[in-house]
Amino acid sequence: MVCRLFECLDVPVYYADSRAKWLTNHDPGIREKVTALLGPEAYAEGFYNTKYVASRVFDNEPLLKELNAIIHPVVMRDTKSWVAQNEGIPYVLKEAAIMGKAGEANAVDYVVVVEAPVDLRIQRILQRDNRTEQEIRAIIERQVSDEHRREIGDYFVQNDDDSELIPQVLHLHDTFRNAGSSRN
Ligand SMILES: CC(C)(COP(=O)(O)OP(=O)(O)OC[C@H]1O[C@@H](n2cnc3c(N)ncnc32)[C@H](O)[C@@H]1O)[C@@H](O)C(=O)NCCC(=O)NCCS
Ligand SMILES: Nc1ncnc2c1ncn2[C@@H]1O[C@H](COP(=O)(O)OP(=O)(O)OP(=O)(O)O)[C@@H](O)[C@H]1O
Repeated sequence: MVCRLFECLDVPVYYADSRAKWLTNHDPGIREKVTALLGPEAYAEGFYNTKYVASRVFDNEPLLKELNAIIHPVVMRDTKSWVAQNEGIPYVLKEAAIMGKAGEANAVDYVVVVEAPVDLRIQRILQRDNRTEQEIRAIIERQVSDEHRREIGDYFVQNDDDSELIPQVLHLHDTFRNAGSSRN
């Protein structure tokens, strides 16, 4: 949601989740390794079978780690070439579910953490996705904690029901535009 607001300001956004899915379908190296890890059902009818893969990995930490180790290096390379394609633009954004501190193996200058209370997040996902509360909680469990996000974030956006999003986005837009021009 926050990234869509930045897009309204003409800021290019790399959506890691959806791009990772595209690469998982189209990169032959990933396809081979994911099939070896999860079996041919991972590509039922020729396409990445996210329902099946989610049912295997979201409650199995070691397996999710192995899947990440196949997909993430390719996403990192792909992000790098996308950034190069956007050269000359003051700044770009990468939207990702999993992220480390800026500069730690991720090539970002700053990390923006979007925060919302966990119960509200669950309500929103129940409305958006065809998932049970138990499945949603399993996904959250496999991600880093809110405390960890607080530690790695350079900027924070409150996306609860009380805070207005647009002013927060405009403020960050100003900050990043200025940071970009001082670097160039
Ligand atoms: C497991 C998969 C098949 C599930 O697909 P599905 O369409 O059902 O769910 P979706 O992608 O929308 O993810 C659901 C939620 O889990 C989060 N999530 C996705 N991948 C991961 C992960 N590796 N670790 C923790 N959370 C994740 C998403 O941000 C989202 O909040 C898919 O997410 C996947 O292939 N993930 C592994 C690759 C990955 O890490 N992608 C994230 C960006 S690099
Ligand atoms: N401020 C808001 N007010 C109302 N609904 C919101 C708000 N922010 C997000 N939502 C809704 O909550 C759902 C989740 O939001 P969003 O897709 O931005 O989160 P996300 O963290 O990227 O989710 P995921 O990683 O699971 O894809 C969406 O359906 C979105 O429309």
